Amino acid sequence: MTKERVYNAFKATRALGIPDEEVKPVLKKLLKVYDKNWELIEAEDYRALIDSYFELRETEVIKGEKKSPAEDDASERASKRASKRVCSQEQEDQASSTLDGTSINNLEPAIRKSPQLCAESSFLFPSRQSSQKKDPFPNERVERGRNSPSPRLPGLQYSKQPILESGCSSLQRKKVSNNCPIRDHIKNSAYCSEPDSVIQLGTLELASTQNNVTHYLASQHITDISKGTENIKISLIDDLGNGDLPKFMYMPHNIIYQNAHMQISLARIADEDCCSSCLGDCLSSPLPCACASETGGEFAYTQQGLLKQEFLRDCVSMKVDPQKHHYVFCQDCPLERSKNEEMPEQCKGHLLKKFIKECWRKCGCDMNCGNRVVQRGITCSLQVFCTGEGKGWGLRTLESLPKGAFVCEYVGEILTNMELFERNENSGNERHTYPVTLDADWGSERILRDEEALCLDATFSGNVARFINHRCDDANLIDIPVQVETPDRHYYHLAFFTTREVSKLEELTWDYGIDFDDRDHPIKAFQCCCGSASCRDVKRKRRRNGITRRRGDN
Ligand SMILES: C[S@@+](CC[C@H](N)C(=O)[O-])C[C@H]1O[C@@H](n2cnc3c(N)ncnc32)[C@H](O)[C@@H]1O
Repeated sequence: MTKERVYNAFKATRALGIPDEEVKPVLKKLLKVYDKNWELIEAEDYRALIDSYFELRETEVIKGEKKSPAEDDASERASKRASKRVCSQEQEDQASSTLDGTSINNLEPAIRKSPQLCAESSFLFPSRQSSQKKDPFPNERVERGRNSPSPRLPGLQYSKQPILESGCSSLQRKKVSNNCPIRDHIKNSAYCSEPDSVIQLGTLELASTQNNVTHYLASQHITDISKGTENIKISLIDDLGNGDLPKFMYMPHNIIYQNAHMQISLARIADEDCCSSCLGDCLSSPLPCACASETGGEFAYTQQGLLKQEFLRDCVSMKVDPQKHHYVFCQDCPLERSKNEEMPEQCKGHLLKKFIKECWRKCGCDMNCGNRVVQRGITCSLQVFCTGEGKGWGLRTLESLPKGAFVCEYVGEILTNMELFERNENSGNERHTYPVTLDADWGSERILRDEEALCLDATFSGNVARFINHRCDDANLIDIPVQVETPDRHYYHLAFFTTREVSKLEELTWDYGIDFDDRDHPIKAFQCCCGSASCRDVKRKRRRNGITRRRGDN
């Protein structure tokens, strides 16, 4: 099978006049980068492979690595043929960009950072989606297209900029990065932080001199955004070439930002909250231990490490079709109080959730115990990708997943509600991620002080879950609270499990629980592009369309 795939890849590149021996090392590298995922290599007629080949050739030319005249000939022939492919691809991109209202011309210069910031952070993340931005330097781009190095393809100019040698500091570099946002952005992030973790593939910039418009076709790839902190590498890929690189600090575990106070101590774990006399795997024991009491005396997990069907079904129905008794109401709601301390409104209610309790340090079982799923971390192969559907980056699975499988937890900074609202006030509308309120047990707790109510914010620091997009009602993931270190439900982990079988390469989505009609919510809801038949933003869309039509009528 692999032989046949290699043969087909050679066949595709041979058609462009590229000799097999030149493709071979590129293919090998790609296979490594894509974790042997042939589908990504074969996509769009081997686009990644062909782009990578030409990128390599260009780098060789820039470095001055000589080729024999025969090789140059072959390469030129191949370039000419490739230009035809790129032209037609360019047309396709133009067509699709009109369709979804997104233009690849609208990529904003990515570098807006001070040198100090650059040295500190691992990735450069914008807080808005590039698709909504205007090109601030439209004329400059055209100019640069004209001034770029001598054309190698008829009708097209390659605007190849010098490769940056070091971190982003000088004004000149900023200007260079304006020329090629994605490419220079990724290079800057690479040099600023983790040179080894960033691999750039197949970036190709084309300046069309005919219509005075520059188009960028780029693909970029980071082999592991977690920088080795997770069990498994988490790659990032931008096939579409229309995403600014996200900027945030990858963190595999929640961490206190500043004022949050969590009661985590061994002394708080009472005998009935652990299973100190267990050995090995609690799930193999004929009688469920004390740690199963939270879930009604039965463990939530199967021997295969999946959620039990009944448990999952109950969680989904409580989320999708909540009844009145599924809500808890605080006497003095921390959320309302943080919105208006003087005159807080009445609690609007918090959805009750079923908790899972995992075994932990005071338990006698071992780390492979079947009741330790979330704490063992991510085990499935995930990838951050550019959705191209008006949602920015998203998360997908690179393997098919069964129903009830643990995917990842939502990791972020642990903030008090007050800290979160202060953050929001200071950042205006520039927010990108959705903070998660740890309110699953608020109503049944004593009245929480402002400094006690907690939430997780993954805007600046977080894990891969910060890329999970929202889908109304029929999302393929559900968030379930999980107690690990403390029986105190004031702080818990929020873990994502699949609600159904999920196919390989399918986007992973989660229902954020947004009320799109709530105009008072401190975080303005986005315009939902989830595509679900039961999208809750429909009313708003209708209202918008109605208003537009009425305005048009006047
Ligand atoms: C937790 S982040 C998800 C990752 C994000 N797409 C990114 O590019 O970093 C949440 C943000 O993604 C965008 N988003 C998520 N789901 C969306 C949807 N269904 N429609 C439109 N935008 C969405 C919104 O901008 C939202 O504030």
